[in-house]
Amino acid sequence: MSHAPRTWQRLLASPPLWRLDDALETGRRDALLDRLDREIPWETPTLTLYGRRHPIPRAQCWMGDAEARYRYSGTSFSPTPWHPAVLALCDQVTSLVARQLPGATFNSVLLNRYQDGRQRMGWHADDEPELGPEPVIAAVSLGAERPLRFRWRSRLHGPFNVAQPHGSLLLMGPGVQARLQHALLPRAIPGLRISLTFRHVLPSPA
Ligand SMILES: O=C(O)CCC(=O)C(=O)O
Ligand SMILES: [Fe+2]
Repeated sequence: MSHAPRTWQRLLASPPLWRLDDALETGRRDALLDRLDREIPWETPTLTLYGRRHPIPRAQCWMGDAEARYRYSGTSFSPTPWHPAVLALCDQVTSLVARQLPGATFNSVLLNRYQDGRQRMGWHADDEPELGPEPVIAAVSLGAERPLRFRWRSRLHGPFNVAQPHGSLLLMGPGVQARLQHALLPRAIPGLRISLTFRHVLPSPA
């Protein structure tokens, strides 16, 4: 059977937001979801908010090159070493992204695991200083299809949803983190979802 060419869809012109459906083929995306579910060292850290401790409403894992250190509550952490399947996916994502943003590279990834529609991620932008002034973030979605909600910081335009089908790749280009925030809101959608948000962390002193 022949495959239609995979093409990036432009969701926003400025700042640039694109999605590539079917970045991963059917068998591969199902196998990857299953494998990552079983083999990633998932953690559910606890955050303290107004003096009360809450486990985050999802599981996560930071992974990447040893130099891609990140800061969290005043401490610098090294990521978990690459899982071979995630490293292979990073290479594939890099070559797919190169069609839109030549030269963009990734040295780390945040993996998020949402058990069901109740698990979530609140409003934020991926604008930590170690990501540099104009981060490029490429997000692979596996499993249950849940929309990513965006809102403009200026509030001049209304919020909007971006669908994230199983096996799709969402590309947030330069300016997206500065001008918008995003969230994975709770939804009555059953089923496991795993996302992988590839980033480039600038090396920093340990
Ligand atoms: O799971 C998602 O789709 C969102 C993940 C996200 O925003 C992040 O990892 O920064
Ligand atoms: Fe994010």
